[in-house]
Amino acid sequence: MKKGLVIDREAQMIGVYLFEDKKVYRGIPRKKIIKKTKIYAGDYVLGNVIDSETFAIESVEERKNFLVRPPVANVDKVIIVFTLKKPDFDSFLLDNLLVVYEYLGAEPVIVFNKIDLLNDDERKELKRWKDIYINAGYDFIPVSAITGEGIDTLKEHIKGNISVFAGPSGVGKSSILSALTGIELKVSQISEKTERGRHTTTGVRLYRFNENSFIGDTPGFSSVDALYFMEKREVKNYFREFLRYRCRFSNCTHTDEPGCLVKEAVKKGEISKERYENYLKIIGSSK
Ligand SMILES: Nc1nc2c(ncn2[C@@H]2O[C@H](COP(=O)(O)OP(=O)(O)OP(=O)(O)O)[C@@H](O)[C@H]2O)c(=O)[nH]1
Ligand SMILES: [Zn+2]
Repeated sequence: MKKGLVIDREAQMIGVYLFEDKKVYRGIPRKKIIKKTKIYAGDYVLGNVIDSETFAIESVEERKNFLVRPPVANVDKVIIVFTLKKPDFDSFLLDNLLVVYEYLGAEPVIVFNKIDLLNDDERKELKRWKDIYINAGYDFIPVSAITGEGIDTLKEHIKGNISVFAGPSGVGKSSILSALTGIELKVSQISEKTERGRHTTTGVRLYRFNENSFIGDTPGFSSVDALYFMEKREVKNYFREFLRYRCRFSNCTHTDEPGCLVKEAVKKGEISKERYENYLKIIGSSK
């Protein structure tokens, strides 16, 4: 049997990329599979080539994760795109997205696009945010989809992976996708945009670039509320830098408890004030 990756999933269409043949086939799932599971973009499948166009899917490998939005399985990295300006940076939204995607089991990579627009002061401001997120434990890559600056660094970070985009409207997700893959997407090909005009498009396509790297054309959340996914008390587990501290109480919420080392770290400047305040805002604590 041969191994393939579902790279195209829309209505009855299943496009399977076979690693050995380096070729895309039309996947036909065996009846026993249809009963057992749905098939999503990002699914690794085993099966047999039937003719030059057709691949019979015999089994679907167990998924390491499944993102509801976009519907893609086995997502290694979520490229969360923001800009310092056009549109203005919203750190509360970024921190919500970081919490949610980490919760869903995909590694976030923070990308700041449109750095070609920044003057010296704004570059300093970008560096300040970069230090904050690197210290917190995230990858942070400044890029420009227009000049190409930083795109090779981003490629290195997502090499050999399945990645998808997330982030607010207008930050340049489609432009970065083009810069990565060389594919010029027609505006109407992007489902988020299509949805405004047409009925629901649930289709997702993964584009292959750099040998075996894949990136989804359907963006994930543009805005999100962490509390939609989890209880208040769970949020603290997805602020990476908090996990370095062992407070007096093991279930410390880092709000009012005595012996809270997280609060102390904020005072000492080890944890960023901005990140801590966004944490309080997410859990609805107004201090
Ligand atoms: N100056 C500059 N403009 C950019 C850059 N990347 C994208 N843009 C512009 O920003 C606008 C939005 O880009 P898109 O790629 O459509 O953004 P998007 O995130 O896909 O937007 P949605 O589809 O609404 O989610 C376009 O006018 C792009 O030309 C960049 O690196 N620098
Ligand atoms: Zn604490």
